[in-house]
Amino acid sequence: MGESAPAPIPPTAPGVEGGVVADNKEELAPGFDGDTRREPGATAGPGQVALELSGVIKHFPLRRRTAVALDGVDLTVEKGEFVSLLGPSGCGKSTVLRLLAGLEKPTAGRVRMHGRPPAALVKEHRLGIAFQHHALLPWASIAENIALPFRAAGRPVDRARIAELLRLTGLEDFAEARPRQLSGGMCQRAAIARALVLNPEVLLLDEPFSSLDAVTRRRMNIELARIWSEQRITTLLVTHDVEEAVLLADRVLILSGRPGRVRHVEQIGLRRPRSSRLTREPEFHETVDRLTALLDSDIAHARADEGSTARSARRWLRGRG
Ligand SMILES: Nc1ncnc2c1ncn2[C@@H]1O[C@H](COP(=O)(O)OP(=O)(O)OP(=O)(O)O)[C@@H](O)[C@H]1O
Repeated sequence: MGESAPAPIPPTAPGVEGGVVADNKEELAPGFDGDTRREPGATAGPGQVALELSGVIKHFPLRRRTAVALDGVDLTVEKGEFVSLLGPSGCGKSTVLRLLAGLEKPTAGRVRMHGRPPAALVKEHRLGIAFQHHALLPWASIAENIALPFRAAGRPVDRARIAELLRLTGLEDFAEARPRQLSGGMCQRAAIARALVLNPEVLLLDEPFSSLDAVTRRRMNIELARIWSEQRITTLLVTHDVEEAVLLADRVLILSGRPGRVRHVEQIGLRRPRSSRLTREPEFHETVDRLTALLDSDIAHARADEGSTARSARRWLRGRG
């Protein structure tokens, strides 16, 4: 993972504006609000830590500058915990997931899953991932799509496990259907079944329901809550939907606008099992409203920062002209 010798980049690197380190340092203002305090609740309680990001900084080199996606992120997810990650667009939510999936390496800091670099779990097929697009193979049946991880891992296909997941996701009558014969919601359920088929220890979900209509999405949320309560897999869900985040999670983390840092942590004490009835209760709405207000203020800050970045760039270009 290239984590053994992390570059010594301070969490509040000078020259950060709107998540971008520009070449012209004089023009630059500090990022978001300069608040480098770590949110204590972002780390899990006394339980066993399954996922850990510690002081994680992630830069993406662009042509003339560097995009700062994450700027000192500390978070942990306990074994068997469900954590939702919210934040303004571009704050680095998917980057957190991609780091945990071993698809990106941190510029600095530590990423660990069960105390080991993510690549180790990926190699052992102990990680289940479902993204916004289901990415089912169009020519293969639903059962064959769900069986893919067995083939990728070079293991014999466990038909009983596939049957169990088809049942769990309500797709038992569609085992032989092709993806095009299924609705968007059914395809997403198949993608989640595929992510679960090897009994992963960790499930990473990146907006898996964002393409669905509101009613289907809510139904899928309830189904995911049911599946999760049967399996209790450590889960990190990236979403833009505050209701979805609250409905599913034990804890909700809010990342600040670019560059991302953990800004707020909300312990969700709503009783389980979570059902659609819960979404009509005042406690649910109070939590959703509070988190929505926090997100709205972050989005307003992020927009103000973007405006100031554009103004700085214009001034800088005028100065050069
Ligand atoms: N491969 C890349 N190269 C350059 N910049 C990148 C790359 N991946 C992400 N970024 C930048 O890093 C920042 C965080 O991106 P990321 O996709 O993690 O945000 P996000 O919170 O998931 O966004 P959204 O909610 O819109 O999906 C953005 O500014 C993005 O442009």
